[in-house]
Amino acid sequence: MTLDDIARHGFDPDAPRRVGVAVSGGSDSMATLALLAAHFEVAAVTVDHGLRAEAAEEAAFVGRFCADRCIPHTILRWDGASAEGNLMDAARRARLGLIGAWAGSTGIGHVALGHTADDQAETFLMRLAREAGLEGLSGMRPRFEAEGVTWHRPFLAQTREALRDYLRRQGIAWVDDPSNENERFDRVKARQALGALKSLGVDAQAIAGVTTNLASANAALHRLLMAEVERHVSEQSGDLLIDVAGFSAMEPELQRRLIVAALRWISGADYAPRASKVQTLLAELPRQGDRTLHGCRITTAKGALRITREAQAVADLRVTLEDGAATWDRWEVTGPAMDATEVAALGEAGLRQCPDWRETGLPRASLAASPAIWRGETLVVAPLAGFGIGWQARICRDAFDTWLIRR
Ligand SMILES: Nc1ncnc2c1ncn2[C@@H]1O[C@H](COP(=O)(O)OP(=O)(O)OP(=O)(O)O)[C@@H](O)[C@H]1O
Repeated sequence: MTLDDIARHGFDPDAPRRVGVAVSGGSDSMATLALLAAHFEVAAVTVDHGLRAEAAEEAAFVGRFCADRCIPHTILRWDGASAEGNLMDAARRARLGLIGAWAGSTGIGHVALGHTADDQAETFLMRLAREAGLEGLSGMRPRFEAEGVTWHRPFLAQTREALRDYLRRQGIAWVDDPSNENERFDRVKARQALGALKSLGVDAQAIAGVTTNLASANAALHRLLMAEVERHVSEQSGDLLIDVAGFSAMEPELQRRLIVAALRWISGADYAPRASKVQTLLAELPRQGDRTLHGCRITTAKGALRITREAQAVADLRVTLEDGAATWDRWEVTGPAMDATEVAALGEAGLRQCPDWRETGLPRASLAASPAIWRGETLVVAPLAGFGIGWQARICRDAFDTWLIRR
């Protein structure tokens, strides 16, 4: 398929005629814009991160290109350049948020990004250097959902050079980011390494193909494991119980993935716990004991592994009930409408007011992390502890679906 064919057919059959394109001014996104503009009603958007002196001029450059072709163009500004931590990562996340909000406000549901097979291959090599596991080596997906938008990478399987060739043929200029030449950056080293691999007959597209397949395989396995976890979660306590003997007989990689899936399911976190912490936990699991990780408590006792929510992790979570209903952590709480009531963890304070809690048959730690209805400091009802006729607390599965398909 030619680039033009991909722009016309390979983009997304469900995409409406109007799509957004995120354009930095670099070759990949300029080509994406030009190619899609031939077949769709496009709106371009550029984020000025204010990180480099040239950023404003680059945004203006995209603006002039769009004005010449009557393509609407918006420049969004990011003021977070003083953000702590990994600045590039913060900028990337901010960009997604800003563009997502822009798309929402202009009624655009689909936005294209200019990533190519070279981006995939460079990322793969950089992660290989950091000894990423199989999951870490997953490539970017051609399509994902985030910030209320469907994001597309229509040219993810194409090389950067092919896109540049297209631009040269069309006489379209692009901006070269000077940091792309700075050998201090791992990405630049990865790009050079890719060049060297060509003599072996390995090119960016070959590596990109592997990382894309790996991403699909990892996502499929993760979904299967999450479904397995979901099936084994106790409806009553919301805890996950795993037989230690069966768990110990599993392949180490599967054990690791199952634990990660379980921790994410119980905590609802949309990121995985640190690999080193998971390794330490796995080494300890067969022994009797109690540990916490990722907002969960993991207990080994009587031949079973119990993963429960850590009470401390939800200690400050308070949600006001609206007409007797609220979603709290991973629970849907419903009951009669009452004024000035909130859902918060039962906690130690609540347990002290429930002398009969043992009758539930649930561990103290599970009950402490379960929802209860409070009016100020007064415990009104504790559904899991068997109090309060007419009140129910049920595991709410919707809360977990969104991040399963992210990326
Ligand atoms: N400042 C920005 N404004 C809008 N979109 C951006 C911006 N920076 C990056 N993007 C989008 O994210 C994609 C990937 O970003 P990346 O940083 O890899 O690209 P780049 O090297 O800046 O530019 P290009 O990919 O266009 O050559 C871009 O192709 C583009 O679609």
